[in-house]
Amino acid sequence: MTAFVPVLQVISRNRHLGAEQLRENLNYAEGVSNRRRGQVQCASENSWLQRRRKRRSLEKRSETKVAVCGGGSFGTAIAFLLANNGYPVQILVRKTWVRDEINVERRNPKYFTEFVLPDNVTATIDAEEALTDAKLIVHAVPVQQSRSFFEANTEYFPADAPVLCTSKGLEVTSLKFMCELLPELLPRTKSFAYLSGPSFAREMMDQLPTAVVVASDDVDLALRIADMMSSPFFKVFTSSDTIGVEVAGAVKNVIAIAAGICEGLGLGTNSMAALVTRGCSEMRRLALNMGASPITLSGLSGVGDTFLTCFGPLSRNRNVGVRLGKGETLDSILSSSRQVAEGVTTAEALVGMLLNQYNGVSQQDNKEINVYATRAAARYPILFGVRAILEGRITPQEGVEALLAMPPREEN
Ligand SMILES: NC(=O)C1=CN([C@@H]2O[C@H](COP(=O)(O)OP(=O)(O)OC[C@H]3O[C@@H](n4cnc5c(N)ncnc54)[C@H](O)[C@@H]3O)[C@@H](O)[C@H]2O)C=CC1
Ligand SMILES: O=C(CO)COP(=O)(O)O
Repeated sequence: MTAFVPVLQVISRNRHLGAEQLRENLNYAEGVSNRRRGQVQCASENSWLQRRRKRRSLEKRSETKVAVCGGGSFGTAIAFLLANNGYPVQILVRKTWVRDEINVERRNPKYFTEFVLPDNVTATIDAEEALTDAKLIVHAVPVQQSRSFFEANTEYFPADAPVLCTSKGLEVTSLKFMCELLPELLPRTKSFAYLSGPSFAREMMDQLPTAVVVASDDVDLALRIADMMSSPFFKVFTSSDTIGVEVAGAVKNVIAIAAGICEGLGLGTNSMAALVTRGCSEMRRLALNMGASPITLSGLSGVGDTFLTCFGPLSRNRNVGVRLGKGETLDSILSSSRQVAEGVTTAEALVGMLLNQYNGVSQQDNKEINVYATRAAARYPILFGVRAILEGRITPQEGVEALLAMPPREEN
């Protein structure tokens, strides 16, 4: 009988059986026929195979190095997640004292200092060391700093290591999304994927249930990354709609600034709901124009992340908006904040891109530019309004008045 106990324990664990049912099963196992014994033996072998498979998979994981570029809040949270899943993770940081604290004290001294990092997280300031033998490279450097980061380190990126980008936004100088920038700046890299969705780094460190989406043209890669990142509290969906995920991730940060302004001005929940809904319309309009799928926009990277950042108190973009709404200047907000709020620069880039889209503005004369600019602003009043507030051309109050003064029109 004792030989069956481990089998039954496995069965019990898997099916959440109570003690009473376990006893019944033990009695049953004692009285089984030879044929039945054969099946129990088979179950025993299966569980042994499962254990061996699990051990092999853990061994394989422990040989699959991941490099995380950027030791900020999100880089740290991703490193923590992947290391807890059994992967050795090396974070590429910029400061030697940050590297030393991570390697010796097992803490990131700048972000989430109360968390002890697993032993399989290390840090380096040497890009060659971090990247050379990595099997997956996670990019968690803010968008506007990404170009200089890649230009400095492109030679160390192994051609066969896929790059998973987590940065959300649009580059101001080129008006390009990360999915356009990465292939251009890393010409040797064969495959890219993009992670987005409602995922505050802080809540990932706290191991609170979180769901994200990984988009890639390479479906197998998205599935492989989903498998590597999945855990009991981290759910990963996949998508092939890279542009949809990228546009949504960039636009939602600007809508979050608008939502913060609404909060800072104390305009109440009716206006907040209206603003976020209309913000989602602008996101949808822009993303569909660029070839995105409507499914993406109603998914985690679309409305999912928009809800999180518009209503979640941890959002840095929302907090920039709240402080603007309360009357602080942008300079004072940015100079007192250590962390990136991508929506600030992305608002500028999105408006630039929309003006270009509205008919090659650069080729028109000034009168036509104004016509096109007015047309674009009427289609995207929240994006243009946030940009004007950030530039200091209008006050938050004037921004709200301009939205309320828009003529009645069909909801679309
Ligand atoms: N924090 C969050 O909850 C989430 C952040 N993201 C995205 O991840 C990206 C990174 O954000 P966070 O880590 O939160 O920002 P952060 O402000 O916490 O950290 C940024 C990190 O990038 C590093 N960095 C800046 N310039 C660099 C350069 N030229 N070379 C190398 N490293 C450089 C900084 O040293 C810092 O460690 C952003 O695009 C953000 O939108 C995405 C999902 C969630
Ligand atoms: O993108 C995020 C969560 O999904 C983080 O948003 P913030 O950058 O506004 O904090």
